[in-house]
Amino acid sequence: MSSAGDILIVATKNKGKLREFQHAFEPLGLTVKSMYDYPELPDVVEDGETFAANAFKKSKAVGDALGLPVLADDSGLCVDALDGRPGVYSARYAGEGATDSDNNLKLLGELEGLKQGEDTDQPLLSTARFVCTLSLYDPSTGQELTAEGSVDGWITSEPSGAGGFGYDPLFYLPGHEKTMAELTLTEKQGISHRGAALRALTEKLAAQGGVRP
Ligand SMILES: O=P(O)(O)OP(=O)(O)OP(=O)(O)OC[C@H]1O[C@@H](n2cnc3c(O)ncnc32)[C@H](O)[C@@H]1O
Ligand SMILES: [Mg+2]
Repeated sequence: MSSAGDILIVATKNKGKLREFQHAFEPLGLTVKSMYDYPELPDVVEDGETFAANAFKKSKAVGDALGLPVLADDSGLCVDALDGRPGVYSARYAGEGATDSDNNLKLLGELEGLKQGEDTDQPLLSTARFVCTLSLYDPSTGQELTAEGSVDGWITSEPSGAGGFGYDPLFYLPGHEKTMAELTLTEKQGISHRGAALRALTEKLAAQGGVRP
């Protein structure tokens, strides 16, 4: 599978994800394009029950519309005390059009609600996991490659850090004594669900004889 020249199209409108894909691919000489470069394309309805289903929906819809290989990312936060929620609903946890801060407030509200009668000084509220599924779809062959990554951590009641996006300020990494939002882009890529999925995808591509998407 090869890209269109030196361009990699990523089917995302999330500027935080886009920054991370640019950070990963631009050193390889690829220019990353996103849905902001194709405003004529309609939004893809993400009604799948799994990250993999939604990632494929995005890569296939955009790949078929453009006639070019497309990479898509579906990701989210699975919180153990909430039985895995918000999961595939992470982007719209606080409702359609929710901002990152709306979603973070909703998450803290739900977890604080569960804590009644417990030690309220404890900032670590629940174990949690970020999950990312990548789907690379080539409309010329109909072939899809997928890869997954995850990272374990804790939800903290004490948000910290200005980096990253989404739930990063609430996602505490005990091994680093930092939240995901306190990491540099390079550090986040080394640890994160998205970085792990990207490394797995690169390995699959290399095994197929292509070095990059
Ligand atoms: O579908 P696209 O356009 O790619 O953008 P999106 O923001 O809607 O992305 P998803 O549908 O995959 O929803 C994932 C949500 O999970 C959260 N999330 C995913 N990866 C994250 C990360 O690295 N750090 C923090 N939050 C993340 C964040 O709230 C995202 O909006
Ligand atoms: Mg989305």
